[in-house]
Amino acid sequence: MFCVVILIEHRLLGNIMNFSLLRLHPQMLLVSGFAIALAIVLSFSIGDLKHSHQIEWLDVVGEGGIVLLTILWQLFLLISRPSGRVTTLLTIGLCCFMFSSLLDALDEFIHYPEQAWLPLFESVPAPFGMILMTWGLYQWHQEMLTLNAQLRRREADVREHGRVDLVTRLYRADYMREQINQLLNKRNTNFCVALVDIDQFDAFNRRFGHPEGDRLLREIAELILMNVRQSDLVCRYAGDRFILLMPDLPLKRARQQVQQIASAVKHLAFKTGNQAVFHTLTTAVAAAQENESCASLLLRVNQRLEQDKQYSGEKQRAPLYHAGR
Ligand SMILES: Nc1nc2c(ncn2[C@@H]2O[C@H](COP(=O)(O)OP(=O)(O)OP(=O)(O)O)[C@@H](O)[C@H]2O)c(=O)[nH]1
Repeated sequence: MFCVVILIEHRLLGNIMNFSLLRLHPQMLLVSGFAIALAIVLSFSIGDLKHSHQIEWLDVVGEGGIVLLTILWQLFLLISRPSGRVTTLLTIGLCCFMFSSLLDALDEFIHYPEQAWLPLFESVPAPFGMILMTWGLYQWHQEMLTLNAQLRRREADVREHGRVDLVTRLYRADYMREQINQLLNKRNTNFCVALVDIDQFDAFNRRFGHPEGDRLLREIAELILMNVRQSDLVCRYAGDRFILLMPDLPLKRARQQVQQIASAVKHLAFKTGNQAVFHTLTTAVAAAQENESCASLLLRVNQRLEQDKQYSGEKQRAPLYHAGR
């Protein structure tokens, strides 16, 4: 029956606390055990046991309770923290405090001779331990400040990743809008915006499947990035449409750059299964104008793209399939 109770308790405590971390602190456990053993050996070797009627049981409960709680604190500390300076300072501080408290509790049972130096041990380690613990807690506070700063930085990274399209690894359209707005707010209209749309992407998707469509989007995104300047920004606008921001580039040069991208994509033999598929792009470029909003600039370039799509016939834009590698 007793064994069953111990087993249940062990299971319950095991679920609440992870005692496996104790294995990480063999030296600290040794120090703690040594402090307990030293206090017991010193007390019993110097003094004599009191008679039961001399024992103040209220003091035993109070002082014994402090010892047990100090041991519990050490246990919590060691199962919660990795080894290191903070853990060492706090454990040794607690050990000193516990050593004094244990001597204090034991003298309820043991009578010391008048000239014994043991009471000195009772009073000195406790304040020394408190100083060590205070220093340890200050170091812990510093450690928490550093950890919090790192967590905040990581959180900012995660938030930033939320703005990146998972298929192409390009920023999404809202990031582009932000960048355009920033330029327009600074009254800087010395930039061009271009839209690049893959022709007949829906047909490609239906024929080769969504995963292959994703792969094509990634390849084209990389090709676009390879054909722009360092200062240009490329984002995924929507579906099979990309958007480019080209600062400090006149309209004519921006058009040439977008033409180069279209030409690079046209010559890309995208291998899927046994076939090489060639794609074309429909593109539109617009230069920002004075007092224009981001929305109206994007509307203008979108309208130009739609006009181009209607102008070029379906046959001309259909993907070309070449059998064999
Ligand atoms: N594989 C894949 N397909 C996508 C993704 N986002 C959108 N699409 C598909 O892209 C296709 C876009 O279709 P449309 O807008 O008709 O474009 P299109 O077929 O190129 O037609 P045109 O632009 O007129 O030539 C749809 O089939 C969408 O399902 C994506 O992340 N991955």
